[in-house]
Amino acid sequence: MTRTLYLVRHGEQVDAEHGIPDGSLSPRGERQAKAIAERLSGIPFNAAWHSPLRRAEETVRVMTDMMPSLESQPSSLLLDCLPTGRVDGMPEVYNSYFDSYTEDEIDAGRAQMEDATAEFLGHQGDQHELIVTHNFVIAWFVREVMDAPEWRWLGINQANCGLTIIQQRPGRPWSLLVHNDLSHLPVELRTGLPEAILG
Ligand SMILES: O=C(O)[C@@H](CO)OP(=O)(O)O
Repeated sequence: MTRTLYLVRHGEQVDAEHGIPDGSLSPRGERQAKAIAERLSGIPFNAAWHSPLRRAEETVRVMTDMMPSLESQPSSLLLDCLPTGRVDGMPEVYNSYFDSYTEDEIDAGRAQMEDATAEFLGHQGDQHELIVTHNFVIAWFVREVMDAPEWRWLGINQANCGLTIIQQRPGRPWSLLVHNDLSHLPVELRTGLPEAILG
């Protein structure tokens, strides 16, 4: 009974650099989605879920067009959110990051991530499962399976249509098999990381 979870950040959104909260995939985002679909085409997925935001839905639509046996369900637990606010032990350098968020947004994000962790990481099974979601949600899942401090989702980043794989084998804790693998993406399709380390 080994459970393998494939975590994919959606493709690039049109006008992403303008900070628009939801939107369609850019032409580059569509190419990224095709590349991740090709990369995962041999995996016998038993289940798939995605964020209901348009950039994630469109990524999944490209994937299901190319992978006819794949069926994905939307889940509001996978919407983009802020997993925590300022927490104990967080390096001071991150303090100002939270200035533009309200307490309500922070509380809602924390509650959502608690429920998402229980829903998607809290059970065992012999399965290959796909999740298409957002940068912070994947960072939170990676932090969770590594049992790292709460603030540690900060600084864990995934590129658009980068591939992260976590796995739980019977009687063992989760393993991080692959993080933000971009080998299926030519250099011009590597977008969405905060630093210039994409080449
Ligand atoms: O805005 C961002 O940087 C991230 C946060 O999760 O969202 P998305 O993956 O939707 O681009």
